[in-house]
Amino acid sequence: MISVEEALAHVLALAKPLPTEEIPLAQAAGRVLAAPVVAGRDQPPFAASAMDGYAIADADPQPGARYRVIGESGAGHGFSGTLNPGQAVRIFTGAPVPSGGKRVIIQEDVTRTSDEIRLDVRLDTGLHIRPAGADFTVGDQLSAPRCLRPTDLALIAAMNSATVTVHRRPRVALIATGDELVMPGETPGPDQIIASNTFALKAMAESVGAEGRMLPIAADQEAALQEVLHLAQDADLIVTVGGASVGDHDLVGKVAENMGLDRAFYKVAMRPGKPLMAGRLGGSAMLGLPGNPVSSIVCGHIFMLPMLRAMQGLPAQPPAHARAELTCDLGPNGARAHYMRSRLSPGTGLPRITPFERQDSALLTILTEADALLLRPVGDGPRKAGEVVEYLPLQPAAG
Ligand SMILES: Nc1nc2c(c(=O)[nH]1)N[C@H]1C(S)=C(S)[C@@H](COP(=O)(O)OP(=O)(O)OC[C@H]3O[C@@H](n4cnc5c(N)ncnc54)[C@H](O)[C@@H]3O)O[C@H]1N2
Ligand code: MOO
Repeated sequence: MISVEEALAHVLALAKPLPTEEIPLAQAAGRVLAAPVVAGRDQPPFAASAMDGYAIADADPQPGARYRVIGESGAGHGFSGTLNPGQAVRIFTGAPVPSGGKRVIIQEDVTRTSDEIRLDVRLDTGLHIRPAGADFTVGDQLSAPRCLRPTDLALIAAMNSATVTVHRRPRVALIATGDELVMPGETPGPDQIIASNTFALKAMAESVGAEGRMLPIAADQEAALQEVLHLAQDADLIVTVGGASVGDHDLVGKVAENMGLDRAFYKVAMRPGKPLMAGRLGGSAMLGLPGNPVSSIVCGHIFMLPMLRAMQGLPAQPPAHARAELTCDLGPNGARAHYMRSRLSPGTGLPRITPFERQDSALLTILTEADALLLRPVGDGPRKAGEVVEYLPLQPAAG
């Protein structure tokens, strides 16, 4: 058995960044930028009014002063002349400030009569002019790698890029194995259950930008498993679920090895998830997850998601841990790192964390209630309520 850290180093070594492609900006949310975006213009490209009002050539006008209105500057069509002392230009938000303009007086502070304005006695203090390039200037960059958020897309659009260069989405093939499994909606036989794990794993993969494809369930026969693994040949990552342990029907390692699997490791000192394997099968990375629902999903968080991020060019790094205050005493931990399904609650400084009583790796109901995995390192001693511990955040629990 190897440690979680060693296993992570192996799986991340299997996850090389995928080739890049150029895609339309409107389809780029959640994709990982592979090349920096460079601003081709200044924003704003001219000094622009921040308010509706009147531009004047005076930065510090006398309260009550009068000006003659000589023209208008609107967004998209500015005023081409020059402002001189004693003159004003009617101006609107986003419009270019005319040459000579020093300040915009908001229209609420002005009384207009025909083509003359009179300033109020009390004026607000702002100049209300956004200098050219206040947001960004030619050559400014949005650097890569970066997972593109909605706001990033607006910035890239403002920089005048219609496309972006991103890493290709990883193709993930998900294979459930076991004679006992049928798909949801089918009628299970008396000894059968419903395949569930791959639904979570597909959604998790897609949540970090991958394309998930669920392959047919593979029965516990070498030929059946081999056939389904063949269907996965074009995947960047093959994720099998089940058949990873030592039972007579646990065939995944054997069949994959017969097909040429270059196995990086088998068995990790962790709970849940001990019978985990990984390696390279043809052009694909392969992750063989244990079948117990919680084991496979926990391993998905710890190993699959970092692999998929690294394949998209993000830094190859383990999932980030956070810290919380324990609400109860815990006994000593054993020889495997324990990822305890837990619930977070607000604390005064750090959040508080409470592990569930029942930690069986078959209990999906508990995992759906959990929003954190409390991390008990190998050989960790007993812990007292109030101590600070590390955890891995999961998605917020429902409700
Ligand atoms: N003698 C030993 N037995 C077991 C060991 C061991 O070290 N020695 N390890 C145990 C641990 S820990 C785990 S985890 C499981 C993992 O075994 P497998 O990966 O071979 O998984 P299966 O036996 O195929 O299935 C285990 C369990 O999960 C259910 N399952 C499988 N796939 C799915 C799916 N897609 N959706 C829902 N449920 C699934 C399956 O029916 C079994 O109940 O081995 C222990 N045994
Ligand atoms: O490792 Mo198993 O995943 O403990 O149930």
